[in-house]
Order: sequence, then C-alpha cells, then structure tokens
Amino acid sequence: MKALVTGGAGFIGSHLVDRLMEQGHEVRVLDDLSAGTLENIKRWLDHERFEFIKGDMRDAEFVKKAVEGVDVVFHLAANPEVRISSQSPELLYETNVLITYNLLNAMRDSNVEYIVFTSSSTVYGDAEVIPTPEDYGPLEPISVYGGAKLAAEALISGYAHTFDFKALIFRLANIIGERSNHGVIYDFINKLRKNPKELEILGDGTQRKSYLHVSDTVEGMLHIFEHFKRSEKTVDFYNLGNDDWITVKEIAEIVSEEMRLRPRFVFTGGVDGGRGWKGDVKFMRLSIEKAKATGWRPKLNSYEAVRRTVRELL
Ligand SMILES: O=c1ccn([C@@H]2O[C@H](COP(=O)(O)OP(=O)(O)O[C@H]3O[C@H](CO)[C@H](O)[C@H](O)[C@H]3O)[C@@H](O)[C@H]2O)c(=O)[nH]1
Repeated sequence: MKALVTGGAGFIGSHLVDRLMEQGHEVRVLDDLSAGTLENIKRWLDHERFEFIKGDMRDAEFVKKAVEGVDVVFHLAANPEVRISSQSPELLYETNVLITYNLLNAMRDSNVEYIVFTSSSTVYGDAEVIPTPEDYGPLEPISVYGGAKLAAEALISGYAHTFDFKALIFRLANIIGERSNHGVIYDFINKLRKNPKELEILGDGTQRKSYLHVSDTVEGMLHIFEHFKRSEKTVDFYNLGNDDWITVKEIAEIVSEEMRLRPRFVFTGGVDGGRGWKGDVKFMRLSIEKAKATGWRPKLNSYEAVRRTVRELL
C-alpha cells in the first residue's frame, strides 16, 4: 500500500513510519517540522520507497498535491498541547480542525480509500464513567484542544459517509516514549537537569491517568487497521490506552529515582481543584476492551511505560 503520514516526522508519526517501512509499504511523509525533526526519520530519507515533503497543511493547495497517488492517509499532524488551550485557541483550531478540513477536501477529489486519525482521550472531558468506553456520551470536552479533536472527528465522519471513504479513529490515552519532546516526563527531566534539588509539580500531583508506550500504540494502530479493513464499518472508533493508571506524583518519583536524585517536590496547587492547568482532565482511564477484542494487548503497563520512557529520554 502507499501511505501518506501527516506529522510523520513527529513523535508518534515517526514510530509509525518505522513500522510501515519495515513492513515494505511505500511511505510519504508530510510535516512542517514545527515539532517533528528530520533526525526522527533520517534512517529512511534516502530509501527508494520513502518520500519526505515539508509543508504547512493550512495551505489547502499544498495538501491536495500531497494526497496524490495515495491509498491510505494516517493523519497524525497536530498541535498536541492541551495546556495552550486558554492562551492559543486559534492555533489549536488551525492545527487540529482546519488542517483536517483541508485534508478531507483533498481526499474528496482523490482515490484515497482510508483515513486513520489519532484523536484523543480529551474528547471525553471529565468522564463520569471510568474506564470510559467508546460509546460514552454526551461528549463534553473541557479544553479547546479536546474540542478541536472532537470537531475533527465529526468532520471526518461526515466526509467519510458523504464521499465514500472509510475512517478509523483512535482516541489515545497519554502516549509516551522515545522521541517525545513534550509532556510530563520530558518536563520533569528538564526541570531536574536545571535544578536537581527541587521539582515543581503543576497541580496537586494527584492527577491520575493512563499512559501507553509508543511501541504498543503503533502496534495497536496497525493491528486494528487490518481488522477494520475487513469490517463493514464506514467509520469506527477505538480507545488505545492501558488498563492501569498512574498519578503525576508517582511519575515524579520514578523520574527522580531513575536520575538518582532526591529532590524536594513543590506542588503549585494548580487550578480548579488541583489540575495542572485549565482544561487538564484530572482522572483518565479508557476502556480498552474493544481494542483487546481484536487480539491486541499492551505489552507494558503504565508504570513500565513511564520507567522505559524515562530511560529512553535520559
Ligand atoms: O511539568 C508538569 C507537566 C505536566 N504535569 C501534569 O502531568 C499530567 C500529564 O500532562 P501532559 O502534558 O504529559 O499530558 P496531557 O494529559 O495534557 O495530554 C496528553 O495526552 C492527551 C490524551 O490523554 C492528549 O492526546 C495530548 O496531546 C497529550 O499531550 C497533567 O495532569 C499535568 O497537569 C505536571 O504536573 N507538571
């Protein structure tokens, strides 16, 4: 198959590219290198089955060219920062909704058969049912980021039904691992490198979420995609996460231990009852029963994924 991976030079995208290339597919990466790097995909740059295009998906004409000749689009390009929701809603709209709209319009006039989209657990907001299943509702995101992801999901569904392609939507828990360049583990390591004696923790440290290693994520995406191709569904939704969860304070302890440090933890207290920032979902664990029914299982639980990630980033 010939795949376009938007955001393919980024954290999750580049791991997906590795697997697709190893499986023998033709891969085109589209990335503006705002967060991704050529370093992440350097092993493929000279490969005959690989193509890299640098560009901004806010430019509709450019996106049209990028989908030419492709069978499937893995749409991972996005600004993933929940925490900028209150300062930069416009940026989150453009880099999550507008670029998805441009992609869908490009797909209308092409032969693309499938779109695989990485949505987010944040579409559920403060879910009243935990573990949260895919059919939980009504969906009430509490961040602009979560709202933008849900808007993108809705557009994808509408376009898929109207213009006859199939769409697979993953709602991801917190994905961590090698090459990640944002998020709590990355932040803690950098803070401790600057000041090994003290670690500032945003919020009250009791935020508890489910973390999935990027290797398990990419394996799950490709496994479930094969399953989806054999199904009759036009659009389908899968949560990908872990059965367990871990608090921010426990993450701070693991990072400190792996760095052989014993810093004093300083809690900022945060906003709205101990959240790290406005719109930070405090408790998140997704039901992964639907994904597991396809035969996929995460190999690392949240604790193991966190420890592995700290070692990889160090
Ligand atoms: O210095 C820090 C940084 C983060 N946190 C806390 O750590 C938790 C995790 O924060 P991250 O920034 O690592 O991740 P988010 O939960 O905000 O979001 C991540 O997971 C989501 C899905 O669950 C989205 O997909 C999103 O793109 C991705 O960044 C939060 O409760 C936050 O308050 C701190 O205490 N201190």
